[in-house]
Amino acid sequence: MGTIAVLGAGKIGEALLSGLISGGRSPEDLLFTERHPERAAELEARYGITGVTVREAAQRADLLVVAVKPQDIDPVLADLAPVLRPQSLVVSLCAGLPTSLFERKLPSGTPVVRVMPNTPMLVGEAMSAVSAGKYAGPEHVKAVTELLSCVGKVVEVPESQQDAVTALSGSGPAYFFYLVEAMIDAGILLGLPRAVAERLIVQSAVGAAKMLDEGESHPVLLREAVTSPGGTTINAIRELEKHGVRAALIAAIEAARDRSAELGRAHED
Ligand SMILES: NC(=O)C1=CN([C@@H]2O[C@H](COP(=O)(O)OP(=O)(O)OC[C@H]3O[C@@H](n4cnc5c(N)ncnc54)[C@H](OP(=O)(O)O)[C@@H]3O)[C@@H](O)[C@H]2O)C=CC1
Ligand SMILES: O=C(O)[C@@H]1CCC=N1
Repeated sequence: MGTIAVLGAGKIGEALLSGLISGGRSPEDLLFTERHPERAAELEARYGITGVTVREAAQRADLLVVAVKPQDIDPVLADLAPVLRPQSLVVSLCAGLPTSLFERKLPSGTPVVRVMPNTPMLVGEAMSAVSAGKYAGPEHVKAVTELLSCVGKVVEVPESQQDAVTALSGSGPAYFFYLVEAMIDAGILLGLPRAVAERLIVQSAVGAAKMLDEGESHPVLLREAVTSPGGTTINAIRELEKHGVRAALIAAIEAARDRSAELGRAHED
């Protein structure tokens, strides 16, 4: 894949640019568009990449990554449609937006791949799920998969599963950060200095994530191994069950899925 342009270099757009550079891609092969000049200058200084207009991005890039908020998509597609080259591949990171929206607004036959990544892209540990649009072939999915493999793991899913993926892994890091935040608060309640509580919890999260990633044991068995008979952990688990934490997580993820579907419906014709 030659030149890549990120349209909308906010949090996830910057995570992708930064991850690609850390993964060895030359800043000269990366372009971005941003609507605030001061934000563009900041990114140029930080990464040595070039801020351009949508027209220039369309002329120079082989792959265009759309990373604006779903609510901001209409003007971006209106700017892109008249200048997009036929051979360009469009990749959408936008939650909820179906590939059919891009196919309807961009020149007929434009290959579109929908991707749901997540912010651990910044540290090369993204989880991305890709789905091909109507005009995207296996070669397009392969190109996007190769690109995203530089910044983490990639799976291909049917597009009908993308709202669920968005709720699970797209938003997923936020749930873990929220849990860590709450556990640090508990440490403070128990009288630990904040720095100590942070260190204890972050390292516990890193260790638990590594054990899960090794994949040799199911999460239930890993949790049971911590839960000694008549010990401390079971008292905590009883409180989690009493407060409905499992049901709350399931309901939270279902609500995120519903919001993703709603964002898509807002762009139906
Ligand atoms: N954050 C995340 O963890 C994830 C986000 N996503 C998806 O990525 C997309 C971006 O999300 P996120 O990065 O969080 O949002 P941000 O608001 O941080 O980033 C969007 C960026 O696009 C800019 N922008 C808006 N319109 C234009 C335009 N016409 N031309 C150029 N730039 C423009 C915004 O500028 P301004 O500041 O002026 O609004 C902003 O910098 C969303 O669709 C989201 O669903 C997907 C997976 C994970
Ligand atoms: O909150 C959001 O809408 C985006 C999509 C997934 C993660 N962040």
